[in-house]
Formats: sequence, C-alpha cells, structure tokens
Amino acid sequence: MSVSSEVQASDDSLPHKLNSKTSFLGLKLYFVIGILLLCAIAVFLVIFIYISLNKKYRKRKMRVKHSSGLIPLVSKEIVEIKSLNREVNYEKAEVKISNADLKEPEVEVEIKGGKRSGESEVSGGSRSDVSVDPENIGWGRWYSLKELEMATRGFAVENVIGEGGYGIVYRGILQDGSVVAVKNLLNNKGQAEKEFKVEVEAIGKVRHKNLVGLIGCCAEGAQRMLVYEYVDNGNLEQWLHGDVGSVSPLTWDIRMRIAIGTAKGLSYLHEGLEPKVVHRDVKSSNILLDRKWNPKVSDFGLAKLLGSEASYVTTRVMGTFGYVSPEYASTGMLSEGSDVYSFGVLLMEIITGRSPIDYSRPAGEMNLVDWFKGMVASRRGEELVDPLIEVQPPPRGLKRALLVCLRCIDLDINKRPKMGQIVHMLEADDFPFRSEIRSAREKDPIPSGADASTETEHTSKNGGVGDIDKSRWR
Ligand SMILES: Nc1ncnc2c1ncn2[C@@H]1O[C@H](COP(=O)(O)OP(=O)(O)OP(=O)(O)O)[C@@H](O)[C@H]1O
Repeated sequence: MSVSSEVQASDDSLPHKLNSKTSFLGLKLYFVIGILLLCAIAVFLVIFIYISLNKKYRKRKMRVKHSSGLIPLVSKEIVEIKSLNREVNYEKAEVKISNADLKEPEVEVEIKGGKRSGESEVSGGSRSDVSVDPENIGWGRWYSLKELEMATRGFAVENVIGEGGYGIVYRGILQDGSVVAVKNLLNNKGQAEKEFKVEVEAIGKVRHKNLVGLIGCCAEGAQRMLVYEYVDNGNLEQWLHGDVGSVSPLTWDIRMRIAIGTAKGLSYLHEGLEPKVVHRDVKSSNILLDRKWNPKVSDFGLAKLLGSEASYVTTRVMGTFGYVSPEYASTGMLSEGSDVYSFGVLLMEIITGRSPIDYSRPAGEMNLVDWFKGMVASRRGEELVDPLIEVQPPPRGLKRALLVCLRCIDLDINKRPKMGQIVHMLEADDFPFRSEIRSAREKDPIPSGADASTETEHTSKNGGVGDIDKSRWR
C-alpha cells in the first residue's frame, strides 16, 4: 500500500471511529466526548464561582467587622454594639448615665441578662473565632430557617402578630427563651430583597432606646426574614383608634412622652448616624409601645441610607397616605424634612385621636391637617384635644404641642425644624414662652423678689391656646 493510500485510510478511520457507537448507552463517540467536555467546563465554572464568591464573602465580612466604628456615639442613650465578642460576658450589665441636658435625670441602658438572644452556645471563643463564624454578622446573627420555624412553631397562625405591606410578623420564642418578632418578608425577590438588605445594613448596628432593635436576620433560598426585639404592648395606632372605651388610657402626659420618645428615635436616625437614615414611613402603626408606654419606632423596611447630599431623589414614592409630605409626594425629593412633616401629622393624630384621613367624617374634617390648621386659625385649639382624654392638658403644654405640629408641616421644607429641635421644643417648659417673657420683661419688668418660676407661671396664665402666632417662634 502506498503512503498516500495509508493516510487516506487513517483519515477515513477518524470520523469513522467518532461516528462509531460506544458501549455507554450505545451513544456515538463524538457525543460522549462532547458531554465529557461540557462536564469539565461546568466543573471549572463551579470552582471559579466558588472561589470568587468566597473572596467576596470574606471581604464583606471584614467590612461588617470594621464598619461599626463609623457610628458616632452622639447620644448618651445609645449603645452601639461594636462587635459581637464571644468573650463578652452578657451577664446583666447595667450602664447608668446621668444626663443633665435631658430632663430625665438618669437613663438606664440594660443589656439583657445571659447571652444575647439567639446566640449559639460557643465557649471561650476569641475575636478571631468570631471573624470566621459565618453566623456572626458583626451586630447580630444570621438565623437558620429551621431555628425560626421552631421559634414560631412552624409560622403558626396563632403566632401571627399582624401583617404589613412587607410581610407577616410572627411572635417567636428562641431556644434561649427570649421572645422576638419575626418579620417574614414577602417572597417578592426583586424589591423585598432590596428592602431587606437596606434594612439589615442600615439598622442592624443601631441601638437606641426609642428604636426597635434588629437582632438578626435569615436569608435562605428565597426566604428573607428579620428578627426584631419583641415590643409587647401593641402599636400607637391600636391605642389611638382601637376600642379603648370612653376614657383613653393614653393621658395627655403619656401622649407627650410618646411624642418626645418618637422624636428622639427619629432624631438619632437623622442626626446621630453617618450616613443618616430617613425613615420614610413615620406613622402611628410604626410606633410600638412597651408596658410603660415607652415608644419604639419600628419598620425600617422603607429606610434608605442617605449619602452626603442634602436630599435624594427616589424613583418611587413610598410612605403612607395622609402622612407623606407634599414635596415628597409630588417630586420624590427625599430628605429628613419629609420625616419631620410625617411626624407633624403623627403629633396631630396623638393630640386629636383622629386618623390623618378619615372618610367617615364630614367633608371639612376628613383631612386631619386641613381641619387642624383651620381650627388653630380660628382660635379653637382647645377643641382639637381628643375627647377620650379625661384630664385636659395644661394650656401651655397644649399650645406648645400645637405649635410644633404647625412648624413640622410648613410647606417650606427649610422652615421645618430638625427632629433634635423638636425634642427640645416639646420638652422645654419655656418653649414658646421665652420670647413672651422677654417682651413682657421689656414692657413690664418683673417686680423684684419674683423668681423665674413665678415668671413662667405668670406667662402661662396669660398664654391661652387660641393666640398661636407661629411666626414669633421661628
Ligand atoms: N418588634 C415587634 N414587636 C411586636 N410587634 C411588632 C413588632 N414589629 C411589628 N409588630 C406588629 O406587627 C404588625 C405588622 O407590622 P408591620 O410593621 O409589618 O406593618 P404595619 O406597620 O402595620 O404596616 P406597613 O407595612 O404598611 O408599615 C403590627 O401590628 C405591628 O405592631
């Protein structure tokens, strides 16, 4: 046989061989080779993805570990959890801080006894142990779905506390006996997951006595859950608008304490964090209450972190009808001023016991803000007070609260006070009477021997509620 005919024979034999059937399921050789090649590529890709994800995960972990240091301790009421250190003994630690600036002489911050809720039993770990523990996320803990299923008895109906726009909230008891609220976010991958991440990152490290603490989260498959401290006395909406009988347990003083606590929580979000956090859904159902009527602002699912810019344009307006500021509703321009507006509406609701929008009322009273402004303008401030409040508020206190409402809902966002100022305005005994005192002193100096309290009392007696002129207290 010639060389050329040999080559011809071998050329012919390769396709022939490739085309021949193998013993594996009788598949042709080229098909089997193709499958093997595909498998090899798939294995390579899986290894590649695993390595890069692992790298990212480690980087993220490092960020979480160090970022808690970004939060400035601006308020003495705040406990920032710098890092979850398993060496820390969480045995009843009480921090007592006397705070002369605030009217409360002592603020007690208590880290609940034993280990932090939900923390797994690990003995004698060190900081380096913490950094490699995938459950530890710097401020709280990742929970497994199974743990939360057990805590809520399989998300049983009888453990449902309520349902909001973002999912169902369950009461749960963790293995260590601590009671938590588990918010099972709607299984809507796009938005819910985004909100979830925002909420987790923005709120996880924040601790303030007037903010509901986020103590962990769960992300398994499509499931997204947030685990909060449980606040055991319902929400403000229920107490203001629920059936409480002919006399509301919320006296004027309790209502003002709720308003002040809420303002403190919001002021921390706005002024105590960098970057600041705008809540975006301040409303009565998001103010949870404990048995002593201490308010805790909840539901940061709508919160977005703001950068250094003064305001921020968002693509979709979120919030609740009746509470949303006009500029946010019309332009989507978001700033802490929008929260201030909503707080103003909330304060009106607290004073009057009326919902922001109530279609069951006569036409002129359906919109709380319009009705409220009209009543103040016609010097009928006393009539604004919730008829379920048995003991009428002192005129000075009422005047102060009405004035704060009006300032918060100023159409000019720049004229609205900051939340921190609102705290001072609501707390200060001499607001808004300082200017009155000054002008009274100028006109008619206080007789010698009269002390400041007499002076204030004197002013108070003359200061009715009907004569609010908010331009005087800008
Ligand atoms: N940490 C918590 N402790 C106790 N109850 C809670 C807690 N968080 C939420 N709840 C209750 O669960 C219910 C649902 O709350 P959620 O925040 O999901 O919705 P919402 O505030 O009613 O409505 P939206 O989603 O429109 O803000 C409410 O009754 C609320 O009081």
